[in-house]
Amino acid sequence: MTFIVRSAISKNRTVWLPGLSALRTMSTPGGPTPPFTTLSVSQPAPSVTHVELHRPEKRNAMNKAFWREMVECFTQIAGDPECRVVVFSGAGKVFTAGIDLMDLASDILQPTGDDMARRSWNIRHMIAKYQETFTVIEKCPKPVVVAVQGPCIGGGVDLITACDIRLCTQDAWFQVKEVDIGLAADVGTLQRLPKVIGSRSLVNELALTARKMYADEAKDSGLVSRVFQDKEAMMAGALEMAGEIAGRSPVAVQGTKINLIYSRDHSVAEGLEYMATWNMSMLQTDDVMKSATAAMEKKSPKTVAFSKL
Ligand SMILES: CC/C=C\C=C\CC(=O)SCCNC(=O)CCNC(=O)[C@H](O)C(C)(C)COP(=O)(O)OP(=O)(O)OC[C@H]1O[C@@H](n2cnc3c(N)ncnc32)[C@H](O)[C@@H]1OP(=O)(O)O
Repeated sequence: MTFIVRSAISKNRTVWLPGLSALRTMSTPGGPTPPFTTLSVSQPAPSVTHVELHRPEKRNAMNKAFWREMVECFTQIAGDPECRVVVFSGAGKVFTAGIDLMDLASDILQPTGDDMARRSWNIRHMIAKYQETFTVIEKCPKPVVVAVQGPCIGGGVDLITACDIRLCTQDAWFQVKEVDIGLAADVGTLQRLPKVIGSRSLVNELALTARKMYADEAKDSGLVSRVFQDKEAMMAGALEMAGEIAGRSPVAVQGTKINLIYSRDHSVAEGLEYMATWNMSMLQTDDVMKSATAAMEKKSPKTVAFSKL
């Protein structure tokens, strides 16, 4: 990860500068960051990693390379002590057009195998690999703030529901498009969206009719927590939020993400037991005393120097 961010820094000169200069780095004009061909990775602020889906000419459609590169990128971020929080966004005016329909036709719908059992076996394996592309976001202990502008279609909804905080612009819309192309969504939306949105009826309606949901309804339903006037304001807001997270104890922040996800998928009793076991070691961190001392001195936790994690 360090290698990737450094190459982004040398390529786009994205060193930390306060104010407007920092925000400019959020648009990564240089295109994808090698070795990636669909992702641009940079460090717009200390401990903040920006991952941008970068195929604007194809409306950020998710091609074969994207599905693979996401796993590589987020596996590296998970183990990168320089990163405490991730901002994920899409280049251009469309967050994502979902799966690359050319790949769907030429690859996914042409399974290999000598008979039905073997073809089915291979399809199952392929779907599991596609699912991993978004599950890595959830497995990554660093919180992921996703910023959505314009259309967020199909696989885009799978992606954002695996993120921790969702922001969007006033012109954003969301579409669980899969039934329109003849398939049941299979890489996360049907599993995660009901846990994000309170209304089961609304989830069912969106998934069964493929109707578009616009920003205001997304906010009212709880899919996003904030709506911004335009992309520039949203990216500034995302960076500010990321700075708030990055300024706090990484032991506390990452423990919070892991326990929130665990508790989402378990009973309250199981979640409490997991939490007690988690904190029996994590409470022994120096970060508690450092943070408590700052609080007593009426200082922000952002003034504390926490060790890397
Ligand atoms: C195992 C299965 C795993 C996952 C399954 C996921 C399912 C899905 O994701 S379903 C969703 C599929 N997506 C769509 O149906 C969206 C199709 N695209 C559009 O509706 C529009 O492009 C748009 C996103 C609304 C944007 O419109 P506009 O700004 O007018 O751009 P266009 O002129 O339409 O497109 C520009 C350029 O991009 C190419 N493109 C757009 N979407 C896709 C796509 N999904 N796949 C491949 N390519 C796409 C389009 O062909 C144009 O390319 P040119 O080369 O310039 O012609």
